[in-house]
Formats: sequence, C-alpha cells, structure tokens
Amino acid sequence: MIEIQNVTKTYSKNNKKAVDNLSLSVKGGELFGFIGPNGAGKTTTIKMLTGVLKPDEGSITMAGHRMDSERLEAQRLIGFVPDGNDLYDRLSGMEYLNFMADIYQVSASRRKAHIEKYLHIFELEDAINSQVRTYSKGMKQKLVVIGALIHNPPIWILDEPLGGLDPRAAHLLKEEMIRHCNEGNTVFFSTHVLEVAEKLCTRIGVIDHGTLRAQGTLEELRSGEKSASLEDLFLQLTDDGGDNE
Ligand SMILES: Nc1ncnc2c1ncn2[C@@H]1O[C@H](COP(=O)(O)OP(=O)(O)OP(=O)(O)O)[C@@H](O)[C@H]1O
Repeated sequence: MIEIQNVTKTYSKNNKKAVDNLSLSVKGGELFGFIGPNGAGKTTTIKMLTGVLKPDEGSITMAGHRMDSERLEAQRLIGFVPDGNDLYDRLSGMEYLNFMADIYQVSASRRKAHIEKYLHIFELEDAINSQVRTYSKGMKQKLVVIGALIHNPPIWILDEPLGGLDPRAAHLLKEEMIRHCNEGNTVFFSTHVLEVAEKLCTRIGVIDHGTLRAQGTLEELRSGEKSASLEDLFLQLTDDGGDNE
C-alpha cells in the first residue's frame, strides 16, 4: 500500500540531508513501526508520505497513487495524525470534528457513528462541546485522532500518536491500530517507545541520520541474536558515536 523509492530530502536552511535515499514498502495488513533517535528523519519522512513536504528525489505512492502526480487521490487514502497538536482553539471539539468531516465529505450517518464510537472509547463526551483551548494535551491528541480517521481511510500515518495519551487511551488506540490492520489496512507510525514497537508491530524500520539502518520483523532484525531485545538492537544499530557523516 505504501511504496517509498529512493527518497531524499535536504532542508535548504542547513543544507543537510534529513532523509537520504530511503526505500521502504509497507503492505496491506501490516502495522509498521518507524523508530530512530531524535533528529533521525522520522517526521521528515512522514511529512513526505502525507504530501506535506516534497522529496527532492525519489517517489512515493499510496495504493498505486503517486504523491507527486496524483496528490489528492493519494491523500484521500490517508488518515494523518501529526506530531504536536495545534488545533483551532476557538472551535469546540464537535465543530472541529464536523469541519474535518466536511472536508472529507463524510455522510451524516457515517460521521455520527464514527464520532459516537470514538467519543465513547476516548471518554470525551463531556468535553466535546467545549472550546478546544480548554482541552488538556491528551484530550487534544484524542480529538486529532478522531478527526484524522473520520473518513475511514485505509492507510493510517501516525507521528508519535501515543504521546500525551493516558494509559487507557493509549491502550485503546493500540487496539484500534491492530484492528485496522487485521482488516487488511495499513498503519505506519513513529514512536520512541520501543516496548510499543516490539509488542505491536508486524515490521519495524530503524532510521538514523536520515538513513534506513534496518527493517524487518523483530526476528529478522535479531538475525541470529535470538534473545536480543529491540532496545539492544536499537542501541547497536544507532551507535555511531553520535555522528556518522
Ligand atoms: N524545518 C526544518 N528546517 C531545517 N532542518 C530541519 C527542519 N525540520 C527538521 N530538520 C532537521 O532534519 C533532521 C531530521 O529531523 P526530523 O524532525 O525528521 O527528525 P525526527 O526523527 O522526527 O526527530 P524527533 O524524534 O526528535 O522528533 C534533523 O537534523 C532536523 O534538525
């Protein structure tokens, strides 16, 4: 469903390759975890996957739609939860969700069912008519997740989706991610929480200094070191004394 081929991105500000010749493919039914140290290139990759940033080189396709020549078709297939949640503070939660549903032309019955289900799951019913500026960080994150998935997209792209969520909400979102993949869809998410990646993912990619260091199932990443934890592997794969350039 997601194909990334030889993608490179340099920010003109510092003339440094944030992502360097990245190739990856994530199929339907896969829950793909993208891990790497601070500044490794995860958010830059996710911004390119969602069409927010254009790669300098390489190509990205979503279920066969190229992000460069068929951007809108590709973007309609994606539910995107960005890192951080600067929302429309003056809207109420419900106004925000209706705004998202309007953008994606979601039918009244579909939006009602989706909103009711997730408000209940995330225990947000009581706050939904209050202005977003009164929400806690975790409540905003929940609202962003509900809005991002309102059009029932097959591909979920989530940048640090569990940040700020309390343990119950994080658990419920993880269950939703698994359910979505079990239905044949795709989830690509970044995380710093290695235990989450270890438990949840069907495959994992490790990026460091913009370069993909390894990808595969946990067993494949272990390659012989049967007892190695993901933390051990992460430390080995990203241990270059802090600079590899
Ligand atoms: N807007 C920008 N302008 C210039 N450089 C940037 C910009 N955004 C990111 N970078 C640089 O690109 C590199 C990759 O950053 P990116 O945000 O993709 O990393 P990350 O893996 O998401 O990090 P973190 O885990 O800390 O969120 C870093 O060196 C960062 O300083």
